[in-house]
Order: sequence, then C-alpha cells, then structure tokens
Amino acid sequence: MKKKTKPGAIQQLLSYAGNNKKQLYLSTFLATLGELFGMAPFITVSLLVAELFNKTATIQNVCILFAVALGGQILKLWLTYQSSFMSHKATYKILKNIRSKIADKMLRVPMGIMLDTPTGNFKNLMADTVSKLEDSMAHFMPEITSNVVAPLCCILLVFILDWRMGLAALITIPLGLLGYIGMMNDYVNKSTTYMKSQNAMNSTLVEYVNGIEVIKAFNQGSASYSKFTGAINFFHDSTLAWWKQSWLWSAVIQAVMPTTLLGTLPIGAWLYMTGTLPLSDFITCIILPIGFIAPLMRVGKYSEQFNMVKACLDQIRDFIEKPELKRPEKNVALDETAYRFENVSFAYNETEVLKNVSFEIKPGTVSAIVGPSGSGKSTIAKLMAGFWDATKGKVIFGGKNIKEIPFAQLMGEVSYVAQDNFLFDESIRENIRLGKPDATDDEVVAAAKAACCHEFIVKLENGYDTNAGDAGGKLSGGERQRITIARAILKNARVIILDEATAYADPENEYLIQNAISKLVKGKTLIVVAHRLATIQKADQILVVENGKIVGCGRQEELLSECPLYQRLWSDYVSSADQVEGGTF
Ligand SMILES: Nc1ncnc2c1ncn2[C@@H]1O[C@H](COP(=O)(O)OP(=O)(O)OP(=O)(O)O)[C@@H](O)[C@H]1O
Repeated sequence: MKKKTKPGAIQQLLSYAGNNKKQLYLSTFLATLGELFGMAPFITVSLLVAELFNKTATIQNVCILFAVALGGQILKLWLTYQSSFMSHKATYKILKNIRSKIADKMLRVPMGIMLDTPTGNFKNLMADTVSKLEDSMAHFMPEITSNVVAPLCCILLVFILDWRMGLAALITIPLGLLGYIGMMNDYVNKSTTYMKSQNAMNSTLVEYVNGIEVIKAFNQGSASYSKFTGAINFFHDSTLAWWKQSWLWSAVIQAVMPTTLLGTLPIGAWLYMTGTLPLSDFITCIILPIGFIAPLMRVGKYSEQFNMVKACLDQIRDFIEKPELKRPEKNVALDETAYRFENVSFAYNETEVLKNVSFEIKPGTVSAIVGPSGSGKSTIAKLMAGFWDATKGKVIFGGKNIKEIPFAQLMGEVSYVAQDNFLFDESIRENIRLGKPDATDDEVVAAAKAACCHEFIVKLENGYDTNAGDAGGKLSGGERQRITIARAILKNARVIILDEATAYADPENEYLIQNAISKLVKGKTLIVVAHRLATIQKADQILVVENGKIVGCGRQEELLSECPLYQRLWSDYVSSADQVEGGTF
C-alpha cells in the first residue's frame, strides 16, 4: 500500500488559516516591501562613498542620498509594523481555530483514545504545542519571504555591477551552508525526541500533582518517584544532546557568514588595481553584501524553526486525523423503547471484553448489571452511553442503531452518572446547571434539594457560588456524587445509567445518595452497574456478566434459584462484613 505522505508545514498552516489567508499573504507582501526599502541605506551609503572617492559629491547630493536612506528606513519601519500587526492578528485567530479543532475533536474521538492518553499529553498539545507555533507563525511566513527576496535583489545588483564581485560576495555562503548542514544533521529525530521528552515530562508532572496524596502516603519524594525523575532526566538529556550538537555549528555560521569582506575586499582590490573595476563599483560591491547577510542569517534561523513548526503541526495533525465515532448531524425519530443489545462484541484493543452479548431493557424499568470485577459491566454501560462503538453487533436505542443517532440527541435522552464524580473548576451552581444550561437559579436549587445536597451547599462560605475547585478538598466523595446527581436530575433525561454511583460511599452518604437517586429515577428507565447487591434486590431485571458474557438474566428470586454465579455473588455479599442498610432502587 502506498504510504500517505504528510503535507508540508506551510500547507498545514494555511489549512488552519481559513479566512485569514489573505491577511497572511498581505503581511508577507508588506514585509518583503519593507525589507526592500530597508536596503536603501546600504545603496545610498555605497553611492555616497563612491561619490566622495570620485570627488563628485555635492552638498545637495549628500542631502538627497541621506533623505532617501532615511525615507527607506522609515518606510521599512512602517511596513514591518503593519506586516507584523497583521500577521499577529491572523496568527491568534489561527491558533484559536487550532485549539477549537482539538477541543472539538476530543468530543468526537472514541472515549478510549481520551482515557488511554495521559492527561498531560492533551495539556501539552492544547497549550504548549500550539503556543510554540505562535512565534514562528507570526514571523515565519512574512519574514522568511522578505528575508529571501531582499538579499536576492541585492545580490542581483552586485552581479549586474560586476559578476566577479558577485561571486566574491558569495564566497562565505558555502562555508555557512556547511554549518547549516551540520546543524540540521538528524534534526528531525532530535527535535522529535525533544518534543517527546517534553510531553513525557508534562504528563508525568500532571500525574505527579494528581497523585500527590498517594505519593505522600507511600512516602515517595519527588526524587524517589522514579517515573518523575526519569522524565525530568530524559528532558534534560535530550535538550542538552540537541544543543550540544548545534552549538558548534551555530558558532561556525555566526563567525563565517557575515564576513563577506573576506571575499569582496581582496578580490575587489585586485580587480581595481588591475584596472578592470571602477572605484565606485568596487565600493558599492563591498558595502551592499554587508546588507544582505543579516536577512540571510535570519532565514537560516527560520529554517531551523521550520522543522520545529512542522513537528508541532504533525503532532496536532496526528490527533486531528484520529478516527472518529461517526454520527449523523441531524436528529432522528426515536420511539419509546429503551435499549436492545444484539450480539454485541467489543474489544478495547485486541482482546474482546464483551462477547456476543444480547439483552433488552424495557422502558420504565430498573435493570442492574452485576458480575465480578473486570467482567465487563462498565463497558456495557459505556457502550449504552455511546462512548464507544460495538466492534460487532448492534446497540439499539429508541428503535435505532446507536451509530445512527447524533451524540447530542442521545445525550439529551440519556443521563450517564459515572463513579468518578467530576466537578469543573467553576461555581457549584454552574456545575449543577451543566445538566440544563438554560435552567433558572430556582430550578438549580430545586434539583439540589432533590439530590439532598442543598443543606451542605448553603453551609459553604459562598453557598451556591462557591467554586467547586476551591471547595473540592472540603467536599466528601458522597457530597460530590450528590452534586453530579443534582446535575442529572436537572437534565431530566428519560434513561439514567448509574455506573457504580454508590460504590465508594460510606453508609450515611449511601443512604442520602440512594434517596437522591430514587427522586432522579421516578418514572424513568434506570440501568445501574452495581457492586452492592442489596441495592438492586427489587430490580425488574438483573443481568449477570462473567468474562464479557451474560450468564444470567432475570429477577433476584429467579437468579437465586437458576444462576450459580449470582448465587455465589449473593452469598459472598451476604457474608461480607460491610453489608449496609441502605435504600433500594
Ligand atoms: N480503556 C480501557 N482500555 C483497555 N482495556 C480496558 C479499558 N477499560 C476496561 N478495560 C478492560 O476491560 C475489561 C472489562 O472492564 P470493565 O471496566 O467493563 O469491567 P467491570 O466489570 O466494570 O469492572 P469493575 O467492577 O472492576 O469496575 C477489564 O479486563 C478491563 O481491564
């Protein structure tokens, strides 16, 4: 199969530019014009010196040449300012587009990609990788062109005056190029390793901060937390290895490239002395090349950045091109039925974790999914929520294959409450309002009351306006869980999936959570992934999962007489010491 080639950096940059392309082109044009005007002082100085040597200079000429030099410089300043202003404006819009594309993509990739990727990698991609583009993008496009065009014009002028002086002016360029070749040697690998090491350090840092409690509890200092120190060392070593290699070559370039006089002075003097080069041309051919070296050096610097830009863009592109869960745009007609799994198999990677699973969940009923740890209960719940697509078979919701239902429509019908009760870093009020963005404050309070969390919220320093991030440490797991249930109550979806919502709650909290849940589920279809069998004794249907297969299905009495696994789970449960008196669904 033909290998897909990655598009170049400029092509990729322009693909994100949208309406801002024109601005980028115009800024490039203005920068080029500015650079050309910037050559005026070099040309005028060389003309002036030639006139002085020829003794043809007059006050009037000197004034005119000075005015031209000054005018050129002022125009360069103004054009560079305009170009820079325009390119920065376009750049910030493009960076915004890229970040929105990444954020949007996160919602559309299978959940597995999000869960299997360390959080730090996304932070890195969204913040650092995109920011790295900022400087390069704002300067790169306009300045690389202008810094090539202007010196080319200068060189052309020298060649027109005397081709031998043209060649003499370029004598240091091959040496400088050798320096660039040395610097670029293995550049792509080195910059990729550098970026990898930066990613690794960022994601480990995020992990380190998130897991600080565990690290402290197990008495692991930052030095003994080997993954963290390993990542820091990797970053240190890869950065140093890269710079060590570039330093020498960079010094060669800096030392050799600007010394055009090495060629122009001896050769020009010899040509002048042999009478084949007039004095005025000799002087012009010495001064003009001095002006084109600085832009050429900048081009060299940009070509170095170019690889970095390409590596960043490739990284962004790799994520943006990840396969998506394909869903239609337009809402479809759904009937009142709930879920039907038809021979569903599912694999996260290679290994199948659900095998040929079939069952039906009737609307308005309570269904429980039970089974040993790792049997596939949460996976079933996540397939229902549409977070992944079945590898084989069909998940039917409301009479339609879930793949044919837009994700937003499905989420309007279904509330999924996970065990890790995530709260955003904003007020508790807004955290609850997420369930229904247009809810009034009264509706938010009513939902909080139903979810048994109003009492503790009003006791917080700023009540409902307390920032959930600030309050995070002060809220118990059960309290956080009840806030997420309030969110689900407000959403008022017809189907509720509780993925082990009470798994880690203490007895008092579990009682309150059960209370909240019973209000949440009135008249709805409830599917609960349960560890505590006491809570699901009265369920209309219990699905017993073992090794990714349904090995029993029915009410508790039926399963107790027919399903050996359920009998075992029940007897384990009954004999377990932590049996609690909670409510039931
Ligand atoms: N994101 C993932 N990537 C790869 N494998 C996964 C992923 N999530 C779960 N698994 C694996 O799939 C299998 C089923 O996991 P699942 O979470 O559905 O089990 P469960 O019955 O809900 O377990 P528990 O009761 O312990 O939460 C397990 O072997 C698990 O290791």
